Amino acid sequence: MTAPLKHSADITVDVALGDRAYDIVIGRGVLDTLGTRVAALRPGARTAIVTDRTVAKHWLEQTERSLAEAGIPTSRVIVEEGEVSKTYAGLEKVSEALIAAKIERNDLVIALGGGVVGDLAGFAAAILRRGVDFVQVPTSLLAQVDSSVGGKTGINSPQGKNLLGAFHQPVLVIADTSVLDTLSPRQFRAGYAEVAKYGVLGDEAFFTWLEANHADIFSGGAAREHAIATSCRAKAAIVSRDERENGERALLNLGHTFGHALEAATGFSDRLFHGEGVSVGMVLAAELSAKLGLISEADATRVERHLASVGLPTHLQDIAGFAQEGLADADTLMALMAQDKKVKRGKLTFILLQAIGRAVVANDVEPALVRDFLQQKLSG
Ligand SMILES: NC(=O)c1ccc[n+]([C@@H]2O[C@H](COP(=O)([O-])OP(=O)(O)OC[C@H]3O[C@@H](n4cnc5c(N)ncnc54)[C@H](O)[C@@H]3O)[C@@H](O)[C@H]2O)c1
Ligand SMILES: O=C(O)C(=O)C[C@@H](O)[C@H](O)[C@H](O)COP(=O)(O)O
Ligand SMILES: [Zn+2]
Repeated sequence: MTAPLKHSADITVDVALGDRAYDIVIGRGVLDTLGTRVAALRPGARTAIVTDRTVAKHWLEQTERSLAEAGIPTSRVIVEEGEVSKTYAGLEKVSEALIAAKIERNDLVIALGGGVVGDLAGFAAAILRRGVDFVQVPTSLLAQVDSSVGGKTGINSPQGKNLLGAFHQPVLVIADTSVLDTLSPRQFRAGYAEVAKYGVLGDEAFFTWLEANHADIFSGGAAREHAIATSCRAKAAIVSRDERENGERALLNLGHTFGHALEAATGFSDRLFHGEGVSVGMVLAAELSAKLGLISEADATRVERHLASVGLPTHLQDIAGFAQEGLADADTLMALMAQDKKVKRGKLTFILLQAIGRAVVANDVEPALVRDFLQQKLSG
């Protein structure tokens, strides 16, 4: 796999889900086609754009213009940025605003933003009048490669990540790669963890390509669109085979059993963004795999090195405030992991590695071993 030299023309990835299939349209400038695409998809529909304050500042006007030029009426709901909005309060605010805007069953909700807005607006759409369709317009790298695809929507509980939600597929995804130009470097890096995840879980060649081409992805070269399209194709393929996570979709959760517990332990705060938790969690999953003799220490180190080389946190000690505030003890982390949605009959499920590019679902890992492993990692 070599790095493309030129920005590609727009790429369309099909999410093959029968009568709920939809397109992911990827490319620089595709936001301007939103209006015509929505008009063609749902003639006569009204729309409500849900976004956050930061994204609104940069991209709301252009989004509204595209819809207005296609003759589509819009209203807007603007929430606070960050996980603080993926809450009961955030859901109430968005739901009440959609009801006040008289969004009907045949209208559309448009989620303009990162994964927080996508998950929140998608969940509000899923329950509004028992289900209104929605369009994802992802504006963070993480949302373009992961959260806008596959239909997992929801909010957090203080007890854990995404504990309330619904599977609700979008009807269209518009991923304009030029909107990433306004994303902060730290948020871009956090999203990159989910890109690397696709290589680690199922595509060794892509991981090797990322090791060689990550700089071009970060600087906005043609490798960026290639990485986004490759990630979307990987996710679309898995979701189309296992929409509701009865089997292989759990592989997309690589790094998340640990990562979600770490996000909860840091209060869903700016100490640890979701992608950063996934980065630390993926390294822990690789190290646990090595401890269990599934992969070599060298492979675990290779995963850690790549994530660290782009500036992502890879150890518990890298989490902001670890030295000052600490984190949580191993028992607390085990209790938080017990709320993971992959738990079956009270038993934890881990996504482990048999090789870079070959992840497996494991539900026979001894809790005492995991606790000792975490204890050891916490003491550095
Ligand atoms: N549904 C899924 O399948 C899925 C997959 C992965 C992650 N998630 C969820 O997604 C969330 C994380 O998403 P995220 O990392 O996008 O976080 P986010 O939505 O909080 O966005 C990150 C920050 O970047 C800002 N931002 C977004 N786009 C911007 C742009 N173009 N320019 C400037 N600023 C911009 C936002 O205002 C926010 O402050 C988590 O809650 C996670 O659980 C869901
Ligand atoms: O789409 C999926 O399936 C994923 O697991 C993707 C993850 O990156 C994402 O963070 C997802 O929201 C986690 O799902 P959850 O079921 O563990 O909440
Ligand atoms: Zn994730």
